[in-house]
Amino acid sequence: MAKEIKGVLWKPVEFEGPILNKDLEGLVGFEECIDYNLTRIPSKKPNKRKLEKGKEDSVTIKKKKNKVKVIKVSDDNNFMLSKRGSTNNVLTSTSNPINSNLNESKLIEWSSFGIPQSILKALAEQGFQKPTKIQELTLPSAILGRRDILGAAETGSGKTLAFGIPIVTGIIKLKEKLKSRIDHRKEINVDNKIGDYDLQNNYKRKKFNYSEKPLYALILTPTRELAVQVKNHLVSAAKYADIQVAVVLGGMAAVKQERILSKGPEIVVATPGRLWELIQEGNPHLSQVDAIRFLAIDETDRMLEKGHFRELHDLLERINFDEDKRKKRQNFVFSATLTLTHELPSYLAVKKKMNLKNSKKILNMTSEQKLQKIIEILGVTDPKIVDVTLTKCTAESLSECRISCNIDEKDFYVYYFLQKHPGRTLIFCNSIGCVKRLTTLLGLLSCNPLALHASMQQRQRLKNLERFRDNEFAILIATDVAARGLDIPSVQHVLHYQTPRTTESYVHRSGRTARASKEGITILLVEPSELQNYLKLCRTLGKPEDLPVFPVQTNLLNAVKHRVNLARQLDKLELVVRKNKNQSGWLQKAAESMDILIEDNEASQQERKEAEKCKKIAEVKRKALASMLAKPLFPKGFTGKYPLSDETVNPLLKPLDTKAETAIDALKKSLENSQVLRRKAKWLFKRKVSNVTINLQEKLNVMRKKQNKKSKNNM
Ligand SMILES: Nc1ncnc2c1ncn2[C@@H]1O[C@H](COP(=O)(O)OP(=O)(O)OP(=O)(O)O)[C@@H](O)[C@H]1O
Repeated sequence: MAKEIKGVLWKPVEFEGPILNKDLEGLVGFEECIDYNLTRIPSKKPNKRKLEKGKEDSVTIKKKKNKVKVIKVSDDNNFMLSKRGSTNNVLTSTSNPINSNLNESKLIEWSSFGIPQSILKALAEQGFQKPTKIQELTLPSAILGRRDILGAAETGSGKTLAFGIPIVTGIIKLKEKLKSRIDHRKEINVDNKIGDYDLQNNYKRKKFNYSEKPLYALILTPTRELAVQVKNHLVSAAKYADIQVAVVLGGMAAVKQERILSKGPEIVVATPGRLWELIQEGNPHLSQVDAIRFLAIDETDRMLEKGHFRELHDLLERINFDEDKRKKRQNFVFSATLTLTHELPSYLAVKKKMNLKNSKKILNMTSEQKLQKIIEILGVTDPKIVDVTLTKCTAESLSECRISCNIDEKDFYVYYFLQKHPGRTLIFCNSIGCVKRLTTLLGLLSCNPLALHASMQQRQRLKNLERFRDNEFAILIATDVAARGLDIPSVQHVLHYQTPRTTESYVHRSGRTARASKEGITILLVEPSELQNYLKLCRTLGKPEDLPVFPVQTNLLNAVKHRVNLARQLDKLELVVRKNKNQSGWLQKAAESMDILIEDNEASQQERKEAEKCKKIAEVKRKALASMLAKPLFPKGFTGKYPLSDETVNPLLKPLDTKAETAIDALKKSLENSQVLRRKAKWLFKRKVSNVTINLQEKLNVMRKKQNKKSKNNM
């Protein structure tokens, strides 16, 4: 039975789809808007230009008058959700239907989430035919139930849109509400004979006063690069929704950021430091930060780590101050390691063992306790918790392995890997110094590596990231600044030059590959002093066995060592030359500025002579390295068979190969081989055992026969 509410005709919808199985608190059912009183639409003449752009917008509907049933649930996904005992509490997405050429059957899997047509169109354009698991499990509660969400899912599983879509949807709804309120006021004012001219002028004035444009949503990320990326994802999702998204981050010119914010973007994506700075400076648009309706904190566990992002705590204090406003806000908390817990650090474990009296106080934090702590810090109310992380924590499609070597051999293995398995590769180091050293070394070896670390200029950081994205064989050497969230398509390999200090770091670094169900490989380079850390990592990730060893053709390593050693020598020599040059340059400048002459003393003469000598040797070494690099490192035509380490074949005498074997294939093949070997060893062992048993049996038989004979003779 259809019923009329304020001139709109609603009919209950019989629904058998999966939506009714979802956990939607307070959901009673759906109603379809089958008709509405078109006299309520303002009698403004249709804007011709608007009509041409979107022929199915509200103005066209008005033209069609009552002939059409305006909104159909099945066609446009515009739902009305009624909550028990309340007709005011109606949440309805009445966004203007867009006449898109969507193939609806393709988007059927999104249809039960209440996503406006404008977003669906953008999703279709990006080829996102169905939601990922985390999206499927969070979107209904977030959009239809307006619940706070705490979401944990593997890296590269689409968490950004899991909070991005509900935020954009929510803003569309809020803007529509605001618009209809303004329209309503206009109507009243027309009735009260207030001139249309005055009203429009008032409205226009409001429009141009940016401080009065609402700031609806704030999204916080731990790194600048991630902020830019999240902004881009949201811009794509809101392409047809007339919603502005801006990014605020450190390293950007303050004037530029002021200009961006002066346009009154509805969504601001930011890193906490710069955002807090601008808020304190009294930026007018950001002064509304207490009243935001949506807050998303990406990589939450990192953001709330002790000693990090002090500004985030200040910000939370401010936006949680007003209880009413806090309650109106919807919160999104996401990370791949949100529920990851650790064993006690060894010093605490010892303390626990020793100090029996107070030992009860030292306890491991469970996933639930970790989440509870986050809930308390953020001021989240009644959240829906969705944890779809696997027990192994890393992505399903990720192959994990290791190379054990000495500290000074790491360079050899890295260079070997890059030459043997070319492809987009991300190398992680634990410090900026290490990134710089490795970048210089691989640069001398003509690998053209790119660097990314916190002490680089922001423009250069983004430029290097762009270059890395653009070249399928690019190599990026980075600190953990690139570990979280970065979504670079088709990163084939992740190398951990040093074992990461935390398990979270390992999970996120490795998560830069094997994204969106693609295959990828991550390789840990472990030297003896890192063994402890490595074993702890395996335990935290619940790995019962050691990681498999990545296969390396040891017979090819000699040629690699020659090159790397030469490059290392050259690097050292160049460092001496550079140092001397910088020092004398600095002295010269200082002397010139003071208008004095410097006389060379013996020590500085000695240093200069040393530097000149180094320069000459470096020249010779550079030429030697260049001629070495001009020749192929590996023999082409290599069979892919992994010779045993004692097989000493001169690699340069082997036939030439044209196709490089992928690292994943190499690992798979090596694992297969080792499985075959293990099976063979088992079989041999069994045979040996059974042979021994047969021999024993035979001996026993012979003995018995002898005994029988003896006893017969005795008789
Ligand atoms: N429904 C979908 N269908 C196909 N691809 C999708 C879908 N949703 C998101 N993606 C794509 O998947 C990739 C990974 O998404 P995203 O960066 O949001 O992952 P994430 O879970 O946040 O990863 P991380 O934990 O590393 O931050 C992106 O390229 C994104 O465009």
